[in-house]
Amino acid sequence: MGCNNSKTVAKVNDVAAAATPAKAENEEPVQKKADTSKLSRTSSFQEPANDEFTIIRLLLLGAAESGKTTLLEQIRLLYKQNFSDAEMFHRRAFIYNTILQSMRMMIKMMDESGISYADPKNQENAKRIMEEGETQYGLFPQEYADRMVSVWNDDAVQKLYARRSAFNLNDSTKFFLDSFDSINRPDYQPSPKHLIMSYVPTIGVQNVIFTANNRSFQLFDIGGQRIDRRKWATMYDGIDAIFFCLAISEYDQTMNEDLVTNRLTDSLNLLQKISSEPKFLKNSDIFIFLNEVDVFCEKLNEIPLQNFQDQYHGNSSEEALKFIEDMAIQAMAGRDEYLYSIYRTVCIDTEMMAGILGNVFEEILERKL
Ligand SMILES: Nc1nc2c(ncn2[C@@H]2O[C@H](COP(=O)(O)OP(=O)(O)OP(=O)(O)O)[C@@H](O)[C@H]2O)c(=O)[nH]1
Ligand SMILES: [Mg+2]
Repeated sequence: MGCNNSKTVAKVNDVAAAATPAKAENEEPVQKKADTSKLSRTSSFQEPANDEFTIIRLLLLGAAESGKTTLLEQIRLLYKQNFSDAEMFHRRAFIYNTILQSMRMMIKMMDESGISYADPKNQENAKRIMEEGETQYGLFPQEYADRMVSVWNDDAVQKLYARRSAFNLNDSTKFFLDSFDSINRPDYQPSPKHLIMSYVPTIGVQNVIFTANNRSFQLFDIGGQRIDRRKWATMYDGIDAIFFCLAISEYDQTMNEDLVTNRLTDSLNLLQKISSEPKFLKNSDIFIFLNEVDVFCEKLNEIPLQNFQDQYHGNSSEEALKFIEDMAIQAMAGRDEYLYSIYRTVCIDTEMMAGILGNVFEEILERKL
């Protein structure tokens, strides 16, 4: 998948083809197809081929906001692990807060850019919004809501939003603000798409059990913020495969934790650490999801990759994607090439993920045979 079709809502079969990872024309796919007959494995992968009662345990790793929980939620949707009413209720509160955070960020961007609002009364509206408080976990009072809608619809704000990749504004901003009126209602029920679009940092561990290709899987999702990474090692035993998410669009961003470390560098260091972890080095497959390809491709036009990676001299988004892929491959130096696969993903795209996940689960099961 390149940039051009990353936003295309393709049919699942087409997507499965697009999902064949990292394949530029006339090039070998990055994904290394395992000739499993030659492999000698000592992990649970060696269990009898037809052991339908064994649960295949997968661990989701990656930095904060890399798309881990989004991937887990796609699996829940696609493999029919329904969300409970209680989960929906809690997520609703986070959605209100996400909307406020996006709004506040837009107002700050307007202030920092020194751009005037198209409608001067929105200057006052913006000021009032900033004074109202930093969080909002419930319905917005009507007057407050009207101010938000007025600022969002201001022509100058919309123009600035079109250049959002230069400001690292969350992609869900437009998604939620465009439907703000239907969200800011007592009877609002988030839809599956709303769950996928919202970000709720994971604290601790959550897991989902599901069936794919007639086999049971259990997927563990852990928080990726630095403070949570200390707990990762407690989850390493009995894991059959790692799903590693890496938000490639973050090449220009620094970590919230220290505001210094480049996020791409941090993610690649993490990948290197996981790849060389003794418990995973010899037998565990790592499926790497180079995620947020949509944001990455959009951002390249605003913020050149070479500003942050001086080794990069390419001119196209395909070259940029290939460059990042090579960095991921380098991070796995020393690992058997049959023990990892790289996919380019847009985790918020359910149809695309249906194709990719179908391939991944098939690959896992093939290797078990
Ligand atoms: N545009 C775009 N947004 C994405 C993509 N993948 C995830 N997101 C959004 O990015 C945010 C990532 O959130 P999560 O999946 O919860 O991140 P996480 O890795 O679980 O983060 P922690 O729990 O803090 O470790 C959410 O708002 C998603 O909607 C993608 O491919 N493209
Ligand atoms: Mg999470």
